[in-house]
Amino acid sequence: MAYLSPKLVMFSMAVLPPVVGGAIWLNRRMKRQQRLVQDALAEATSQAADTLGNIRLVRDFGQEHVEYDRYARAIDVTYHTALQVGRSNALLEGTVFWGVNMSLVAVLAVGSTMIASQEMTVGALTSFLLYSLYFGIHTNGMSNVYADLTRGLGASQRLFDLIDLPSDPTSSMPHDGARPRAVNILARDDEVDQQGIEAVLRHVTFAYPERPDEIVLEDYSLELPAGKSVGLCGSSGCGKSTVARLLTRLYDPSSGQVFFDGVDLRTLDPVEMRHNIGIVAQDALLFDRTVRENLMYGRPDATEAQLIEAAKQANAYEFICELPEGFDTEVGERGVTLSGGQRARLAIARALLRQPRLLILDEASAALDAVSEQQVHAALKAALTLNTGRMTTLLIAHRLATLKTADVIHVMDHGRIVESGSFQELEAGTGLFRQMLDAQSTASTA
Ligand SMILES: Nc1ncnc2c1ncn2[C@@H]1O[C@H](COP(=O)(O)OP(=O)(O)OP(=O)(O)O)[C@@H](O)[C@H]1O
Repeated sequence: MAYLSPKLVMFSMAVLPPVVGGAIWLNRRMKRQQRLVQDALAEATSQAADTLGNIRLVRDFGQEHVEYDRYARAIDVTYHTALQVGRSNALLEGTVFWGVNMSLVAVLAVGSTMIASQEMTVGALTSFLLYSLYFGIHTNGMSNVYADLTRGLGASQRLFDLIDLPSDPTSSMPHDGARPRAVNILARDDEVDQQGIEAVLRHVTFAYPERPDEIVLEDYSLELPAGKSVGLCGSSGCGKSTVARLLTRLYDPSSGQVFFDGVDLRTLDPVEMRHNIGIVAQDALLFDRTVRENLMYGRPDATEAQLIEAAKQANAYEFICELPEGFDTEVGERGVTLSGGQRARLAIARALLRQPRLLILDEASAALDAVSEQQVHAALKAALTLNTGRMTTLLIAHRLATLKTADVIHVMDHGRIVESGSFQELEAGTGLFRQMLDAQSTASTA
């Protein structure tokens, strides 16, 4: 084109600076807007998942319409933000298209005067116009590609943000870290003389990453002697479950250390470490699978006899047999077809079947009625006695009677241990444990 007419090139390029400037500005705007679309979409999806996951609660409170409106509003936000991206895109394409056509008009106008003054031939102008046309078409095409690229970048920004988030403390662990002593649960052999893990928290200070200013545990030390049963109690929110989360390494302490059999938890292979732990959490989570699949989740190689034994120990065998298809009954989403007590007993059976070296029971019987609670406690007591030495147990409880089986009980208050001793010793004392016992007996007789 420059060879045909440098003068025409100058005229045809005159419109480029404002067009390029406009395109850059619009692209930046689109990137920002596309990110907002992704945010709005994520919000709407999470709202839907939250509502559907709690659909019973929604129906119990007759909030269907409220939830419907909330979701409609979230979708509306997504729609309007997407509309803005569409507008910016249209403006961008329009600007580039206008620029290309303006350039052609300028070439035609100047070219025709050049032909009149015999500076250029008709053939040369036709060639120039054809080149300009091709150039314009492909510039327009490139602007579309660039717009798509910008939208893609805006959308993937959320993904990059997620990738940049601090990772699970255990996920970066090498898979060949040191291992807890002796027994490898994957190669479990009932003849192996299993021993409970000695677990120790030493001078641990911890705050949740979401609330770094709120210290949950401060200079906290706790010892779970190998094969013993340790009780933990205290008012709600004092940090009991947090101790369990540190022992299972869901979080790492801000300072201080956690040891299994004298080895810092941070140097252990997390997968192997967790194979040695059984946990029954407050909310007994179950998969939408059969009873058998749920029980065998932590120990897929368990035999039928071991399955039945674990179910019996957790006082769950009878009700399982009464289910329409026994062990092969589907429990529904989150175990919806079972009562809270039945779910809790299945969770206990699942943990016992695993034959863990460290068993953590976090308010395991909170969901049970008085009779089932007693039955489960009796079963747990028998299971703990049966496994004496083979399993270290941490019993976290609100109901203090649960802790009678514990070898030692620690009473917590505001992230610290304020009292320790056996049930009888603490019961005879005048400290927090005695006060909590009195409060519970008053509440149960009221
Ligand atoms: N994921 C979290 N992010 C931020 N703070 C949390 C988180 N989980 C718990 N907390 C806070 O940490 C404190 C201790 O919680 P924790 O669950 O350990 O108490 P708890 O003694 O087990 O209570 P409860 O007996 O009611 O279960 C509470 O103040 C709680 O609000």
